[in-house]
Amino acid sequence: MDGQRPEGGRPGRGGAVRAHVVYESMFGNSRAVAHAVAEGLRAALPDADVTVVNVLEVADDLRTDVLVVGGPTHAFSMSRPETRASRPTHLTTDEARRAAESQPGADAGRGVREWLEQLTAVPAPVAATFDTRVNRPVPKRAASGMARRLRSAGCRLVAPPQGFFVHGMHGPLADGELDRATAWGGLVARAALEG
Ligand SMILES: Cc1cc2nc3c(=O)[nH]c(=O)nc-3n(C[C@H](O)[C@H](O)[C@H](O)COP(=O)(O)O)c2cc1C
Repeated sequence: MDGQRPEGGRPGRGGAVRAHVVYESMFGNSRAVAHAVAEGLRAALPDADVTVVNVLEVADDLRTDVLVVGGPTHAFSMSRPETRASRPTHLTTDEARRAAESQPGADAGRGVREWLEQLTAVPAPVAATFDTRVNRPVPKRAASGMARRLRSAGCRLVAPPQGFFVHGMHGPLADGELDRATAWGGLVARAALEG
């Protein structure tokens, strides 16, 4: 759980607002964005408990106050077992290879698609979604599918699905994207507060 104790949706300290950023990541880019978004949430909600959690570790029945879900775009959508299995073994840069090796790997289990599909109750009253993708116009994006699923699970989406850009197929993130992610986290927090 990214250095934080597992919470699995338990109440926050002293009834504090809880926010969770649930992410999937194959090469580490979405993970970095998730942490940057959490930074923005913490800045805007200083009394909140903000937890960043890999989708491989998140409770099936997570209950929280503010939920952000994010992950990579694979084949114009959220990853699937087939796309996760296609993880390249010959990465072109040491950095990308190290990032891949340091992650449990989305192909080791479920991705956000599978987690969202198994939800049986409203995980949070308010939510927002992001994806990472290459910087070119794409007809569909993973974050839109995540948003649709969360809406049908009963969440109110407080911001349009957001995309963050990577260079090439496996990153790194384009310049300025982490700052943009932190700013977006702040925007999500403020929109959640406005109710
Ligand atoms: C199998 C596969 C399919 C991909 N398909 C797309 C795509 O359709 N559109 C896109 O913009 N990027 C695509 N990408 C690039 C990913 O979006 C990129 O690897 C991801 O943003 C990196 O995030 P991560 O490090 O969190 O996995 C694909 C990558 C892989 C491995």
